[in-house]
Amino acid sequence: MSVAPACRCPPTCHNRVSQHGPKVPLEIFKTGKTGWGVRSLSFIPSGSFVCEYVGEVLQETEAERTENDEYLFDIGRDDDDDDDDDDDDDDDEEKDSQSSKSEMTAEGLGYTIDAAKCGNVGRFINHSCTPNMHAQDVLWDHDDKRMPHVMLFAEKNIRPLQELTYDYNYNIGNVRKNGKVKEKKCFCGSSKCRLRLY
Ligand SMILES: C[S@@+](CC[C@H](N)C(=O)[O-])C[C@H]1O[C@@H](n2cnc3c(N)ncnc32)[C@H](O)[C@@H]1O
Repeated sequence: MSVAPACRCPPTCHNRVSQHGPKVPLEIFKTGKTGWGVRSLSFIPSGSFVCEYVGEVLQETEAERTENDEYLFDIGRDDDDDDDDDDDDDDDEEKDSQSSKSEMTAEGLGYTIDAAKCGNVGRFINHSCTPNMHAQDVLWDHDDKRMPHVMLFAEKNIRPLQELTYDYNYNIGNVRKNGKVKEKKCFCGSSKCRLRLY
């Protein structure tokens, strides 16, 4: 996770790669089997920031009650923090934040971004089992690890007009609605397709 809420560098700092919105010209288009999708009109070099997944931030329990669950994105569940903080105070803060994070997940107090009613182009990006982008948690305007921004970055060089995708990473067999396990077929078309979205 990128964590720099206390950074005093100016807004023009070149390290602020995802805070100023998308720079790539994106187009929403009708795909064959997966509804609307997104592609870029220009070449995207590997590692570039593409766009944010924007929506309403809901508590997990609220999100479970939404009618339309097509645009939900669970946030703050990653435990792959690799920040190397050697300051003692920062270490204490880190531990507090980590324990509140695991309590939150255990008690269903996590957060979810819901892009059904309001969002941006990110809501139209489809899943692929061999994606060309990945989602990265980013903190820049606050330091609450339970509700990071979700930023999408190119995983490889992406040709113009190639569909943009990321791995939704659903826990197959564990997506439920009203207690019932839900199933959805995956139509990503990859030779490594896992066949189910969830
Ligand atoms: C965030 S929306 C993506 C945009 C969507 N295609 C649309 O038309 O609005 C997620 C939904 O798109 C569909 N979808 C995305 N990727 C898919 C895939 N690989 N296979 C089947 N359906 C997919 C599913 O219905 C999923 O719940």
